Amino acid sequence: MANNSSNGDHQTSTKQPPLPSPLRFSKFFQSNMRILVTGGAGFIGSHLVDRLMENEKNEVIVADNYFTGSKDNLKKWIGHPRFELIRHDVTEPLLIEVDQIYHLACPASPIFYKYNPVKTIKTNVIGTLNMLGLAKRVGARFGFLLYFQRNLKCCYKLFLIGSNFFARILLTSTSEVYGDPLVHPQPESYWGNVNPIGVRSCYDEGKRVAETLMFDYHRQHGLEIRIARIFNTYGPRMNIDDGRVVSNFIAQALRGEPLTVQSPGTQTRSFCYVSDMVDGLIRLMEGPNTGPINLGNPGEFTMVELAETVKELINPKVEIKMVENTPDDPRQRKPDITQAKELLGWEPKIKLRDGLPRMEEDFRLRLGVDKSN
Ligand SMILES: O=C(O)[C@H]1O[C@H](OP(=O)(O)OP(=O)(O)OC[C@H]2O[C@@H](n3ccc(=O)[nH]c3=O)[C@H](O)[C@@H]2O)[C@H](O)[C@@H](O)[C@@H]1O
Repeated sequence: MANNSSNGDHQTSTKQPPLPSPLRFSKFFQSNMRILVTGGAGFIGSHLVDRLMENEKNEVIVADNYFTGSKDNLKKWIGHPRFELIRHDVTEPLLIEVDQIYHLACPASPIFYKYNPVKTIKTNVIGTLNMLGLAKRVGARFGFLLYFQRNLKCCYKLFLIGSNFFARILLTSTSEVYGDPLVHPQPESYWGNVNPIGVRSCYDEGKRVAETLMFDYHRQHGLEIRIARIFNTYGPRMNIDDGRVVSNFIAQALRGEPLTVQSPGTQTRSFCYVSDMVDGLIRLMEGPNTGPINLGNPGEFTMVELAETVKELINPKVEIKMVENTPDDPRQRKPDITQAKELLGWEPKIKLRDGLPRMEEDFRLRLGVDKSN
């Protein structure tokens, strides 16, 4: 919990024991940070949990419905005294006490989010509303408790302090809010080119509403919000059958199957390694900026170039096969990360050619394909 120490106007009375100062409250919460990660059993979520657990002052609670996430991703933390795992679907309210919320829960692979589009949009809209409600309730409850502990005069003052103790909430939004972008690269100021009735709308329009809800709670209730717009991320622990392009190509190359480039193959994406992404998310959460801020690697590749790189690095014997594409596939995508550089001091460190072999190693282990094959 940050930025609270300057909000109080606390004074002590000689007739009663000194009240805790806002600074001490702030220190208390900083040294016992309880962090909720929704979708924490998923690909990015579980890497985020690993990083948060490295800090001994963090207690981490994961809420996940395991639709695309897996307990396997968190197995090293199960049973740890600072870690808790809850099977929970964010479309239902969650009543727990937390200081920060990283709200990641939502299937991100097109084949998974299109599988049950009504559920996807509910996850984005109702799920985000529930998490915003949770972030807001934490502050209200804190003020209420203080009311019963102190006399009226002091309570009134503390109530004002307490009401600032909302949980800070970070939404992982997406580059998909730019739709099929007509501006290239995409800065945060671009409003996008989104089909509101297409097969991808459950996800991209869902995330757009989620961003709106975040800002409405911020403006109307003063909630501390953070919004990251995540561009295509890859790395170990992606589901092997995830359906996204990097995991598909690596699994295909290891199995000796053709790499399926969806036509025309000239469409572009910019791929960010997962450790860079997690670093950006934590910097955004800990810093003073609400965002939205693009997080992604500006290195841009056509899908044919990606296939050729995977072929060269992993299995030069496989062929590259052109297959049919799906509707509304964005033709180009590349983040403008000027804001992330200036406001967060963040930029990705890992190039595609260095990240792919790390992911290959993980896929080899899980697929049982050793290096000699
Ligand atoms: O990976 C991500 O982070 C992003 O993945 C998806 O966005 P998309 O860019 O469509 O992801 P992919 O399914 O990996 O597709 C990327 C491109 O690869 C192509 N593709 C996909 C799969 C395949 O086997 N072959 C292939 O050429 C697709 O046609 C598309 O042009 C999600 O919608 C985003 O929210 C998410 O942030």
